[in-house]
Order: sequence, then structure tokens, then C-alpha cells
Amino acid sequence: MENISGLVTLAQIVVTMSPTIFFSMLLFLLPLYLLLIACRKSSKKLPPGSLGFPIIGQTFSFLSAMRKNRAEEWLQDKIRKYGPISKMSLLGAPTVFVCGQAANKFIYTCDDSLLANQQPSSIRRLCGERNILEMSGHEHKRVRGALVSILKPEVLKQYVGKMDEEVRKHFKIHWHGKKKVLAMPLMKTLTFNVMSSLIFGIEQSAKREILVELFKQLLKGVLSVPINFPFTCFNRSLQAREKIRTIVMDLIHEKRAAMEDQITSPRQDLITTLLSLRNADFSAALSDEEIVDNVILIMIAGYDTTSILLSFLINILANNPSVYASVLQEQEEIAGSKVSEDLLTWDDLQRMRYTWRVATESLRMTPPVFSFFRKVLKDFEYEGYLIPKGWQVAWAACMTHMDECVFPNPSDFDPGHFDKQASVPPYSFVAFGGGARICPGYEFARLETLITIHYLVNRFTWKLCHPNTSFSRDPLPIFKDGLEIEIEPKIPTKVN
Ligand code: HEM
Repeated sequence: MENISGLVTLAQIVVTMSPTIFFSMLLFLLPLYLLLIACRKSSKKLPPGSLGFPIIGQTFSFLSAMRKNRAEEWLQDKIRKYGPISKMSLLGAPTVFVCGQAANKFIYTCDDSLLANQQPSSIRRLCGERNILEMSGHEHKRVRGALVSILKPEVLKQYVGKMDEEVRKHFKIHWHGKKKVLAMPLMKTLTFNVMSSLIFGIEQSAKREILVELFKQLLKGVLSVPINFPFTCFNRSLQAREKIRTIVMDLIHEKRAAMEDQITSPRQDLITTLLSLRNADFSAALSDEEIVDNVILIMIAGYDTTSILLSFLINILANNPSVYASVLQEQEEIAGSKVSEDLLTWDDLQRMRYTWRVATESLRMTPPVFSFFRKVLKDFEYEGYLIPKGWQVAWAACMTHMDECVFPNPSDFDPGHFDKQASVPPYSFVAFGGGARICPGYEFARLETLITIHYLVNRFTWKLCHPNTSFSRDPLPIFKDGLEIEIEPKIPTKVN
């Protein structure tokens, strides 16, 4: 998810800020930073490594490696020098970097009085104070319970048809009649529209177009310096948030009234479902503010991540004829069992096992969220080293994803790595995170991906316009050419 990881946004902030702002911040943070280091007079030893130049530390070197798509090598280099636990300084904070399955397990399962989710202030201000990322302990459990209850398979089952219609509509409007398309921006349009239809219940309309533009503006602010002066990007994003808030509040009032008048089902869309959730004493499970803030967060969390997965799948299928042939065979069999107007069903999606293994393998090799950060709330010891309060702990998904003891020949794209899901050790595949904060949108992303690939391979053939197209992490993976492809429809005229 674009903005889940502290790195994702902090990195952008550092990258996009002007040198003057950066150096003013440096002057401000330097004394704090030195104080934090100086206070660490403890008998326990800190992990090996170097904190580098105060505040800046290894930030620029790491971000540059991310942009060149060499972050994994960069981290491997640290591991070679210092071992699996080392200290460094990233994004303005002293950091302990840990890697490996045991480290993942420790972080995902440790008590939340030790490590807390860490978000830059821009997220809090743009998503709102009551978004789930800001919460911990009991509050986090309560809000997460509500989100999981609307994103669980039993609920999403009912929305397969609606998703299917959105995907068909997308191909009809944006792909048919075209010779070339930029696949990556189109996958973003598609995932936005699917989420907008399912979550807000807003179908294709002027209102949806307004919402798309507002979200685009809001997202720009998440990736900018959070300074709220008139005419700054962040200021425009805050204004967009206010407008989105008004739209969502209006929707909540409309939907609540419709439910009271019994002219809508409590399952009409995910906001309606959230509104209908009750505590044991029949009070509302979430306040209206909590619904607004979490709906905005869900849009941000689900929109880019899934569109990145879909874009990488388009690239993979173009480059791997044998994988493409197997996906096509699976999808043709499913299409063959239906009349062309039939919508896909939940059962059809359960039959798309190979296609989902291909998607999972894509997430293994290119996880949209590459590294994760947590804030250390109190001193603790890990593997004999002191992890000091006020520092941050960082880990990277790729370290276990590319571990050859877990995934033999890890640099080869091989969906066979997931033939026996049960044989993948826990906390080794962490594209969706783990533990109490594991992604609740997994099933949503799975359905959206499978439905899209079904229509893509059954209705089009495509080839890359730039066969050796590369991507960078900025900080999310992005194809430099937008993934331009030449397309040909398989069914030129009759499209639902
Ligand atoms: C391929 C698609 C996706 C990927 C790779 C992904 C990845 C992740 C990861 C790695 C985390 C945990 C981050 C951490 O531990 O700090 C996360 C959390 C989250 N994701 Fe996703 N995500 C995806 C799609 C979605 C979708 C479609 C939704 C919503 C419909 C969603 C909603 C969320 C939310 C609300 C959280 C926060 C959970 C919490 O803090 O308890 N994600 N996601």
C-alpha cells in the first residue's frame, strides 16, 4: 500500500523537498538527534554498523539505490559487512535494520508496547486522526474488526458481479478501439473505479470524476512536504481532503436515511455495510468520523498497490510465454463454461488457482511495499543487542522473498514457488505484511486481480512497446515508460 510504510512517504518527502527546507530541518533536528544518541549510555551494546553523518546518515545512498532498483543489493551489502542486525540512519532517525524470517516473526508478533506503527504527520492530516494506522491496542482492534468484517470473503462474495461489471466497462471504454495504451496509468484508473463503485457505491458519473480528481490531489500531498501554506501542494491536498470529507459525510447521511426507510440493503456497498455494523449494545460500531477517515485510508491503501500488481502481471505475461499459455488455458476453460454475458462468480474465482500463484510470485519478486518501519516505544533487547527507545526498526520484504533456503532459485520467476502454499514457512512471504496489521485488503486485491486478468487474457493479446522496459522505486515501483503496450482485441465487436 502506497502509504502504509513510513518509508514510502518519508522517502518522497525527502526526495521532493527543496534543499533550503531540507537544510533548515537538518539544523532543527540535529541537536535532537545528537541528544538521542548521547542518551544511550547503556551497558548493553548497540548493533554493529554506522550511523553515518547525523540525520542524513545513509538516507540519500539508500534512496538512490531504491530509484535504481538496487535497494536489495544495498541491504545485502550491509548484511555482508555487519550481519543480520545492524544500525544505520535512515530518513532522519537512528535505525536498527533486521532481516530474516525470525526477525519478521518477532516484529509482527511482538507486544505493541514495544513497537508502534510509524506514519509521517502528512498521513494523519490527510487521512484524518481516526484512521486505523494512527491507532494501537484496543482501538486498533476495534476499528480493524470493523474493516475486516466488510473486507472478509463472505462479504466480498456478494460484490464479485459488481467488480466484474466495472472491469468489463473499463476494457470497453479504455482499451477497445485502441492500438496502444499506457497500461500502468490505466490500471490505476481501473482500481480506482472498482474501489469507488464497491466502497462508495458511486458508479460512473460526474460525481465519480470529481472524486477521482480530489483523490489524485490528496495523494500528491501525501508525497509532499507537509507544510500548510497557501498555494503549497500540501495545502491543496488538505483542501481536497475537506471536499472528500464533505462528499463522504453526505453519502453517509443519504445511506443512513435510505437504510432507515428500508429502501436500500445493508450490503449495497461497503460504506452501507460499515454503517450497519453494531456493538453488542446496538450502538454504531464506528463513528461517522471514523468511517470517513478509514474510507479515505482504504482508498489510498488499496488503489496503488493493486494497480502495481496488475501492471507487473501485464509485463510478466508479455515476457513469459509459458506462464502466459498456462494462465490463458486456465482462463479460457472458465470462459468456456459460461455464456458470454454471464458475470464471473465466486466459484469461478476459486478455480483460478494458477493465475493467483502467478500473481503471488509477482508479489514475491516485486512487493509493492518494499520496506517497513516501526517506532521503538521502549528500550528492549533483541538477539543480545540493545534496541533503544526513540529509534526505529526497519525490515524489508525482499530479504526473505529472495532467500534461497525458502524459495530455491529466487531470481527466477517461477509460480511453482507457491505450488504448495503450506510449505512456505510463516513470515517468509510478507508482501501483505503479517501479524496484527496484516493487510485486511488481501481478498479484495485477489478478486480484483483475478477478474481483471480473466478479461485481459480472454479479450486481448498484447506486446510491450519497449521490450526491456525497466522500473524504479520512487518509492513504489513504477515503470519508466508507463508500460506502453500494443494491443489487439480477440473479440473485435461483441463486448459486454
Ligand atoms: C496487492 C495489493 C496490496 C498489497 C501488496 C498490500 C500490502 C499491505 C501491507 C504490506 C500492509 C501492512 C503494512 C505494515 O505492516 O505496516 C497493508 C496494510 C493495510 N492494507 Fe493493504 N495491500 C494491498 C491491497 C489492499 C487493499 C485492496 C485494501 C483495501 C481494500 C488494503 C487495505 C489495507 C489497510 C486498511 C491496511 C492497514 C491495516 C492495519 O493497520 O491494521 N490493502 N497492506
